[in-house]
Amino acid sequence: MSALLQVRDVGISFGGVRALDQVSFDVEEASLFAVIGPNGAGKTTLFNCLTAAYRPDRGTIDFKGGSLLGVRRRDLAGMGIARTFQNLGLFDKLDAAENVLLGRHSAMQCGFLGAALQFPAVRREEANNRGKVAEIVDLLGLDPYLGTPSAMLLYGIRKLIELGRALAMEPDLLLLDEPVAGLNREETARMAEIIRIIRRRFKTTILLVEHDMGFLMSLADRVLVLEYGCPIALGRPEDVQKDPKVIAAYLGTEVPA
Ligand SMILES: Nc1ncnc2c1ncn2[C@@H]1O[C@H](COP(=O)(O)OP(=O)(O)OP(=O)(O)O)[C@@H](O)[C@H]1O
Repeated sequence: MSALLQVRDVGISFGGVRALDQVSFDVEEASLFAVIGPNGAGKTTLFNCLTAAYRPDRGTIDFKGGSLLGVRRRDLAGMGIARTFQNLGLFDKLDAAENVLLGRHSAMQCGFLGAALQFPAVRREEANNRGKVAEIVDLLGLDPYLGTPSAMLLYGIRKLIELGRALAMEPDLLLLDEPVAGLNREETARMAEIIRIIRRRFKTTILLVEHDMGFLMSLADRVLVLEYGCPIALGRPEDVQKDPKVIAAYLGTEVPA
């Protein structure tokens, strides 16, 4: 059986800078795949290629057997791909549940007219949406913050709401852009636990891009390490962590266990 996501020989340059070069990997269904690397390694560029923000100069990206190249960003959710943003994209005046509900829109079957006319199918869909939002709010521990505009919440809580909004789309592939950037130790541990719960409950395939190697050691099934846009290691976290090239890429800084 072919992988859910297949990336082959992807390359992209900006002026003279080769941001990605011959990047290839597979993401198997229900697995967690992590892409890591030091600053400037090309992680964000790869994320942008996967989310139709950039079009690679070379190579192919296939999802569920079809090409992702040329797909419009707004069509990704409908195809089963949801993402989070490094700079949070929440609606500040809305609370946690309202922001999560926005993620349901791409999953809704009934159109605007149906909603206006209150067809029974629409009422059923609304009830279904409310149930799904409640489940996600509960799973992420967001109940205490209901009713508070998200702008007034701590950064760590806002990151959880953003994760909730992506989850509400019930994606086949969840793309997480540096999920623990800016979080303290306690919040990072909580995020790791929540990602474990999401995998157990929804069997979601996850690809995450992350700078913090320690965070993903116990989470990822496979890890790709980039340096200056090139893959330097690909494999199980415990093997990749010991790879001399990877240790050198992190500039002699100790690779956290
Ligand atoms: N739009 C762009 N225009 C010009 N150069 C770019 C652009 N996007 C990325 N680059 C260059 O591509 C290289 C890879 O950058 P990228 O942001 O993907 O790295 P990164 O691994 O995400 O780094 P960080 O951990 O600092 O976020 C860098 O040299 C960067 O300057």
